[in-house]
Amino acid sequence: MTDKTHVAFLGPVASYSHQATRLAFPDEAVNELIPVKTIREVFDTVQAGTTEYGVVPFENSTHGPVSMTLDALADRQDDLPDIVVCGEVYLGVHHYLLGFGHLGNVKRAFSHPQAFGQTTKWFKRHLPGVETVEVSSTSRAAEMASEDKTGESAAVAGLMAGERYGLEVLGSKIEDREDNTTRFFVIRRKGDDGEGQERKKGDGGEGGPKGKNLVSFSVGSHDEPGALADVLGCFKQRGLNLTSINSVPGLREGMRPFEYLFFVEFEGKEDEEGVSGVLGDLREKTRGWRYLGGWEKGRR
Ligand SMILES: O=C(O)C(=O)Cc1ccccc1
Repeated sequence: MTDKTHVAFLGPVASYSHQATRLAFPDEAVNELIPVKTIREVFDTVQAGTTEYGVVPFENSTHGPVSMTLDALADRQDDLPDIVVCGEVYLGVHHYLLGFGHLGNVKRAFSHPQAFGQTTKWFKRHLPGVETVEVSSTSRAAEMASEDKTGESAAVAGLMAGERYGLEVLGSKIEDREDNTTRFFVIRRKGDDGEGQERKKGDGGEGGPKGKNLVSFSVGSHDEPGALADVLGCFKQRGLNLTSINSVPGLREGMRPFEYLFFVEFEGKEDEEGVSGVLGDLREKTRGWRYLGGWEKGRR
């Protein structure tokens, strides 16, 4: 490996994750962007220290949360203990149907499940009943479509992937909503500093860029009314604005089916009193919790 800053992303090259990674780490002279095969592998290479950073899709404005990322953040096997979020990037996402020849010849479409979830209307109208095959990323889908020269296979992916894998455009801007946007997280190991990334530190003063934080927690009892409301009330009491809430099946030892791990994002800077205060509240009011990082709010 080189002495550059290494950044892992969901490949192969020309995925949306690749585009988001280029936005977060634009300087090619100091950053080496490394494609890996799965979102989980992005987390694993950062945890292992093989790469200093990783970029993962977190949520889409049309189709919602990215389950593979939430699953990794849940860290149910306790093998990603040092992962924290240290940045976010918004990427406007325009999808294309890419293949060879004519739309009428397409028998199957490959893509990432998120991309299918963002193009349902177009498929219903233009390719009803066509087989949809979920693969690890949109760029992998484009690569697979390019290997079938019959014109029966197509991919939902971005223009960059179409160009990279020599595909023709059979459908343009096929996303359900034109404001379709994906938010990506930049992850790193806890305690490692932010060197190498083009992140401007906030001035910490009045009017400076706002901070965001992510925590995960489980509540003491799923049978008592108000267990979750009590925890959320702590944020309200300290005047901390919540910006997202997600949940996944807990599946940890001692947890039963339909008991959840919650993820809450809230505004505030890591060094603010309210933020450290609410982390103290979580210590008291939850069954278990984890601080998953703080970062400067990204531009949409
Ligand atoms: O498959 C990709 O290109 C990714 O980076 C995941 C994804 C898929 C669809 C929209 C945004 C991100």
